[in-house]
Amino acid sequence: MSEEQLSQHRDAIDAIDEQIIQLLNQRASHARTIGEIKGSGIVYRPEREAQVLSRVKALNRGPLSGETMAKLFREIMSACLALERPLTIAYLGPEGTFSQAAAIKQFGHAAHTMACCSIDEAFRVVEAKTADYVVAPVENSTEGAVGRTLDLMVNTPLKICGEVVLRIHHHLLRKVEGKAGLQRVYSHAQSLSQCHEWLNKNLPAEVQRVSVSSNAEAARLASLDESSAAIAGDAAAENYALLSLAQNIEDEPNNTTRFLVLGMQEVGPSGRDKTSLVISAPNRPGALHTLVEPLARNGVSMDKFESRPSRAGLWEYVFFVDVEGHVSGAPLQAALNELADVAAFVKVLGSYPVAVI
Ligand SMILES: O=C(O)C(=O)C[C@]1(C(=O)O)C=C[C@@H](O)C=C1
Repeated sequence: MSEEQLSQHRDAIDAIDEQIIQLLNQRASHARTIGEIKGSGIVYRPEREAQVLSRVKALNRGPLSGETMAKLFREIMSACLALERPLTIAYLGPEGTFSQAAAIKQFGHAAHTMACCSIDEAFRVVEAKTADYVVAPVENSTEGAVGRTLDLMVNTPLKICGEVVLRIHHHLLRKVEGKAGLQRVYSHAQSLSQCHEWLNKNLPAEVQRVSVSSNAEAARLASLDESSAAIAGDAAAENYALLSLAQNIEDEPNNTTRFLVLGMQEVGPSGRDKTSLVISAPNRPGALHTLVEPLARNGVSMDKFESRPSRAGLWEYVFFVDVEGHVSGAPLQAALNELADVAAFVKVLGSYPVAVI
């Protein structure tokens, strides 16, 4: 390609960039006016955001992929929303955790993220209105449910407003090159077990595995001591300037974590929604069947069913159920009315759009 051709294309890009700037600012002005119309009400509308992102993917004809286009629009909406009112999102810190990555995936880079020292604390700051939303892990494809998040949802006044699905890549990180002199590996217990086959094959048995409160905390500890390594993701590696001795060491190649977004808000229907419920059965034979039956009879599809020991009594259980559809829809309304008669306890944790990106 000649220099002349190159500069023709660059001139074209400059002209397009001018149009993009104008169009983005037109879009932002509309968002700001929408913010004025909302007044002091809730500015974040996850159902609308899901519709915008789905539409962007459907309209896209390439060469950029639908996923890439949706990610760009996520950031555009994040910046537009910040003009209405900047949001603060609580997550299990310190900086660089997968929870923070999930918060940014859902709210974009214009939102402020607030690191909390536990999932409990992250719920508390939103309940106390010090932050607007909490993003908390709820299940991992390899390790299953995150019990603490499930337990907190039983009593919190917060509602689920959204879900974030994040591919989890773990790396072995260290301050210095090579494995010589390595005495211990820090990570969160879930990450240690997500990588345990790799660890068995690739590290001597005498290297201790130490579980700590988060992967980012593991990276912080590894950054202080050359005889330690950490298992953590890209953000933690970058934050603590660690070298990656081995990449993508998770045993399960599709290792994915699902996070929930919770806030003081009930979300309207987006057209493609999920509803999460927590139900408990009276302690007698066949009770479980009586819980599932009203859902099946009303044609409500169940995505997930997870049992957890109830805090109330020994050998009593609560069931976390995800179903398709919005709580305002007729099938779910009918099923919930029937469930109220047979269940010992039913709580709608929230209806929210199915993750688009
Ligand atoms: O439609 C709205 O309610 C807006 O505030 C605009 C907008 C957007 O940028 O498209 C921004 C934030 C909301 O969460 C949803 C959408």
